[in-house]
Amino acid sequence: MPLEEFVAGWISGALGLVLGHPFDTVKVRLQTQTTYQGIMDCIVKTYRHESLLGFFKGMSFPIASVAVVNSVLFGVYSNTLLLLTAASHQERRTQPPNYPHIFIAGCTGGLLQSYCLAPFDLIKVRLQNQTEPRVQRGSSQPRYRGPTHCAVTILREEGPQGLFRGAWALVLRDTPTLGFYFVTYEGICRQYTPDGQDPSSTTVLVAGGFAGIASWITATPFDVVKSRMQMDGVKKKEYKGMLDCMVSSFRQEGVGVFFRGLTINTARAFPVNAVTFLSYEYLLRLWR
Ligand SMILES: CN(C)C(=N)NCCC[C@H](N)C(=O)O
Repeated sequence: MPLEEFVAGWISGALGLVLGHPFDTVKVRLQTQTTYQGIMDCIVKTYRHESLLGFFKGMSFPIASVAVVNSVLFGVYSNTLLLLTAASHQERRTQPPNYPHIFIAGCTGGLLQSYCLAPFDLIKVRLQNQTEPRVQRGSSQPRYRGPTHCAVTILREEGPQGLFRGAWALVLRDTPTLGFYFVTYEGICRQYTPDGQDPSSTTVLVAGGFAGIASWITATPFDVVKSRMQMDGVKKKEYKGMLDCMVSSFRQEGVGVFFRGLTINTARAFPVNAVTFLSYEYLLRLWR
């Protein structure tokens, strides 16, 4: 089994994350705090009060987890394509796989990555939703003091299955959307690349960016459900299950609820996935 795809996926995932983290911070603050009037207001206030560093708060934990998850995604995708088509990454330029194969390989990568992502993502969302200011002497402690404390507390209070809360919504979010992700990427690359040649850097950047946008547009409804399921049970248990969460969110907030965070998600998706694919392709060509 070729391992380069796993390593390239690991490094490219980490690079994409660093670039996307400021957008993620703004998205989380807008979703969880009421003090901001919009995206620009949040950016200006964060910069004024905390300087550029404010946008990179809490990046170390996601960097470790996203790198692992991206490595699983790209590694499984590439190896599934190898199984389906018997063509390695190098041979794929001369013998391009068909779109159903790309879609199946993307869905397989998405399915497996969502299992690895579930506990990491749950911890990230729980920490991001803590709105208490930094701990000062004498002030009350936030519920979770960091990623390890958060994991231990969830295990103690909710059992091992607590770490997989919202995992079904995550599987439904990632399985089909990662199929679309790779189909969009390959489709744009093929459109702008002469037969048998490698796509140019510009093509890879544009195709990666649009693949990110296409996948996040389709992923956002289940992303909202997933985050709500992950937060359920922190204070009290509100939903009987995923379907109940969807129905009661829709009844209380209308259809718009399933598109919360769409603007900032798509704005973030372009640079993150452009850099992820560019570094992934670059590393694989370097090791060829
Ligand atoms: C819609 N989804 C879940 C994805 N496209 N996932 C794969 C890309 C992940 C990338 N690190 C990002 O955060 O955009």
